Order: sequence, then C-alpha cells, then structure tokens
Amino acid sequence: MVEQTLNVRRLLCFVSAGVGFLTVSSVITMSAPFFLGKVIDAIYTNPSEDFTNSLTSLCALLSGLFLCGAAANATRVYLMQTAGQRIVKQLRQNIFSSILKQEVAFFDKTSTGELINRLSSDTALLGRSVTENLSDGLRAGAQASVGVGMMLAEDRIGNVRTVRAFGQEMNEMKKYADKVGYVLQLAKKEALASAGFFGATGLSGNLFVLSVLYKGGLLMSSAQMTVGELSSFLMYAFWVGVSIRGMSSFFSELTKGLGAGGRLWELLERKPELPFNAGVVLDEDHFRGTLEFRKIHFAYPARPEVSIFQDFSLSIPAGSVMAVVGPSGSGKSTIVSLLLRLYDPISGAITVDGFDIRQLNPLWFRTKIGTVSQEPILFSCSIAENIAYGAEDPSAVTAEEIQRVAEVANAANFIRSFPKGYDTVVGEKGVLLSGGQKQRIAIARALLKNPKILLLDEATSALDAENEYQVQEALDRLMEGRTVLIIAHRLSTIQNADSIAVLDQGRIIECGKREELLANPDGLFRKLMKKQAFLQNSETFSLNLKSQKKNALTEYL
Ligand SMILES: Nc1ncnc2c1ncn2[C@@H]1O[C@H](COP(=O)(O)OP(=O)(O)OP(=O)(O)O)[C@@H](O)[C@H]1O
Repeated sequence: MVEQTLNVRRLLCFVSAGVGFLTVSSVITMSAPFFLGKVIDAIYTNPSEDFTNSLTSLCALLSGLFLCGAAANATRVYLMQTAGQRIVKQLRQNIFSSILKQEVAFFDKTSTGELINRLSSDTALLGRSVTENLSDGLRAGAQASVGVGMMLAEDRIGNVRTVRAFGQEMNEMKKYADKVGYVLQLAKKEALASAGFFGATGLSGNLFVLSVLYKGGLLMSSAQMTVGELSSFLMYAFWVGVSIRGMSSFFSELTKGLGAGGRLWELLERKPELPFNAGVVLDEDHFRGTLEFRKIHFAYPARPEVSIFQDFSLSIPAGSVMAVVGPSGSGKSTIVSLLLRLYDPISGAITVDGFDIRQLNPLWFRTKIGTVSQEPILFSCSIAENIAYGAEDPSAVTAEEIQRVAEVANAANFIRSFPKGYDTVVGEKGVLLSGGQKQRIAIARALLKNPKILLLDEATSALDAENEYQVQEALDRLMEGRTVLIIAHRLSTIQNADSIAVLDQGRIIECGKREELLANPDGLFRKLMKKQAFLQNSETFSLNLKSQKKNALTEYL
C-alpha cells in the first residue's frame, strides 16, 4: 500500500539527502560556541598583544561558520520541502481516485466540505509533518543532545581543573556544593531530564535555561571555568533551551500530522461497497433488457428509519414503455437510483433478463442504460465533447456521428445558431444553455450511447410548449426499440406509454393501460389526472387574467 501511495524510492533519496544536510548544518552550528569560547579565552587572557588579530579571526570564524551552517540548512529546507510537495501531490492523486470509487451512499453521509478538507489541508499537514517538521524535530533533537553533551564536557573540564588547582580544597568545594548546591543538583537534574525527556513542554525549556544560567553563575563564581568556557557553556545552554522549545512545538505538529494521516489512511483504505469493475458481463447479442423489480424493500442509508419501498414489484417487458406516476416524494426517482445501482435494496431483487443486477459488472451494466433527466449533467467543455461523452470511447467519435445524433435530437438547429457551433463551451453544469437545450443535448448523448434500457426522469417538465414539443419529438425517436422507464410528473408525457404504474406509499397500487386506469372511478391515477387537468386549467385561467390586466393597462396608458 505504501509502495502504491508514495514513490518511496525517490522520496527516500530526498529525505536521506535532507538528513545529510541536517547533520552537516547541525555539526557546523553546534561547533560555533566551542570555537567562540576558545577565541574569547584568547582575547581575555592576552588582550593587549593580539587583541585585533583575535577579534578579526573571531569574526572570520563566526562568519564562515554562519555561512556554511546557513547554506547547509537552506539546502535541507529545500530538499524537505520538495519531498513534502511530492508526498502531498501523490497523496492527493491517490485519495481523489479512492473518493471517485466510493458508492453514492458514502457521499450521502460525508459532506463535500469534509472531503475537500481531507484533500487540501490534511494532505498538506501530513506532507509537512513527515518532512519539514520531522527534520526540524531531528535538528532540534540533535542540537539539544550535542548541546547537553558539550555542557557536561565543559562542566567536567571545570571540575577537573578545580581538582588540579585547588587540590585539597576540592572537598571543601564539594561540601560547599552539598550545602549551596541543592539548587545546583536540581539544575543538573533539570538539564539531563529536559534533554532526556526532549522537553515535553516549552515550560521545561524555560526552566532549563534559567537553571543553567544559575548554575553558570555558580561555576564562574567558584572559578571552575574560564570566561570563554562559561560563554560557550551558556551558549550551549541557550541553544539547548531553544531546541527543547522547538521540540515541544515539533511534537504538537507531529500529533496533528498523525491525526491527519489517520484520517487520510482511512479514506485511502476504504473499500467501496459496490465493486467498481467486477462481476458478470452478459452476452451482448442475447441481451434484451427485460426489467423486473421483485419485492423490493428499501430505505436510504442516510435515513434508515424512513422506509421508501415496502414490497415494491414491477415488471417491464423488453422493448416496452412503462411510465411510473405518483405523488411527489412517493419514490419515483428512487427507482432510477436502484436500477443504476447507486443504492442496493435491503431485500428483494432487481433483475435484467433474469439476472440479479448485483451479480453484474456495474461498469458494463451502466453502458446498457441511457438516462435523460430534468437536469442533465453537462460538463464545462464543448457541446461536441458533451455529446461524445455518451460513447464507450469518446475520443473515437467522429464529427459526423455527433451531428447526426444532434439532428435526431432536434438540437442541430440551436447548436448551429451559436457562433462557435459544436465548439461552444456550455459553462459549468451547462449554465449557458436553457433547460430544453440541455435536455436535447442529453438526448443526443443517449442516442450516441444507443442503450438497450432508457430511463427518462421527468424529462419534459418545466419546458414551454415549443421546447416541450421539440424535446418530446426527440424523445419519441430515442425511445424506439428500447426498454423504457419514464418517471413522469406531467401526465402529458406518458401518452405513448404501453403501461402506466401508479406508485403510492412505497408500492405499485395500480398498473395497466391508460384507458383502463382512467376507467376506474376511485383510482389514484384518475384522481391525479383530474388534479392535473384542474391545475392546467387554473394556470391557463391565471395566464388569461394576467394578459387581460396587461391589455387593460396598455389601453389605459
Ligand atoms: N439520498 C437520499 N437520502 C435520504 N432520503 C432521500 C434521498 N433521496 C431522496 N430521499 C427521500 O426519499 C423519498 C422519495 O424521494 P424521490 O426523489 O424518489 O421521490 P419522487 O417521487 O421522485 O419525488 P418528486 O416527484 O418530487 O421528484 C423522499 O421522501 C425523499 O426525501
């Protein structure tokens, strides 16, 4: 998994080079106080003779060390940043492709904002954590350990000198240290504990610096150290304190990075409930497209307590047109979602030519289904590309084929009227086109796909009379020779259906030819027809009223 997720070998090269430069920069930087101490001692012991030379060499030494350290550090930062960016890029690609493979129910439960957060901030956080932060942490760790080591060494030198210089007085010193040095012991303990524990908090870093300063004062007052040694001792102390504080912020960043990594891994590892491209593929020559819903029980995963279908059954013979009508919210669009396997039923089965669609390869099965919905999904590219999207291999579709299907879909005229014709870019989700134009492009797309099964979901609602006529004519052509399921609100769109099924409270309560259903005086279909006829009449009435008022106003003016 790790191999797939990151290009590990290349990355390791970057990280090892980064760690190399990290070591170089740390060694250079950490040697500075030592040399500085030596030069200070030289100046201090012999100020008159070689003062200028010592000062010059001090400046040269410090500048050289500073420059080398800064160059090594800049290279380290560059390498770590590059490695981090590569990790982020690779992670984003893998996570995006994992998101695309998830089933629709996953998106019902996970908000878009959350996914964008995973893709943008979490990947960046993790990338930074495993490169820059880690290297900063290592650097701080190395500096803290070297610093503590050097301090202990300086301390030791001071002690040895004390033994030599003061001979017997050492015992006195020890006594003195025992008496006064309770705090000194504390300081030592604190120094080691802080370094060992890597300064879990910034507070321990501060305490450390304070205690070391105190100890520095004690050492100097007891003449154990030269001024230069004490200076470098204190510089190391300061450095260790700063490093410990740096490490505490490194730990907090690391914790955030680990949290982000956990969330990302969860997403990367998530197996979609629906196989992406696996399952039975039926023989194309014998595929007929007979559909059957058998005793379906279904509730949306996001709202499992609300049952949408209870014992829903419906048969659609191959090559026939079935219209489903019913009150709003009765579950008409849900039938389409189940057929496309956006969701699976809780119990019961949907079959095509007798095969349970759960056994079929979803990718193959969807190539057999064409959909035209009220709000067709268009992409922000040209009209030609949007039509070609329907084909199995869009790049192989010729301009002639696109024009032919556009002609059949009653779309050619309006496309030609655009200055850029088929190259017109339709804008995001096709915002630059009208509802009817978008639908005709979707019909052309479906014609090119040439599916055995056609799903029309409220395809002609919200259209004016002229547009509706054009779209309906194109749909009639598209429906020829296919198994068609029309989900209709406007009863005028179901004139051509072989059968009509009336859906209510999760079940089909009436099914038959239009005339048969209308003949039932208590039937829901008849009631729906009556209601719609009434609505249409009242719409016409209000339109007439408006135009009468307008005429009266014009006359008055
Ligand atoms: N993704 C979803 N998660 C949870 N509930 C949903 C989801 N989609 C639809 N529903 C609910 O399922 C029920 C049926 O919705 P559906 O869209 O199938 O009805 P419809 O008959 O097509 O309605 P309309 O005619 O108004 O389009 C509604 O109560 C709706 O709130």
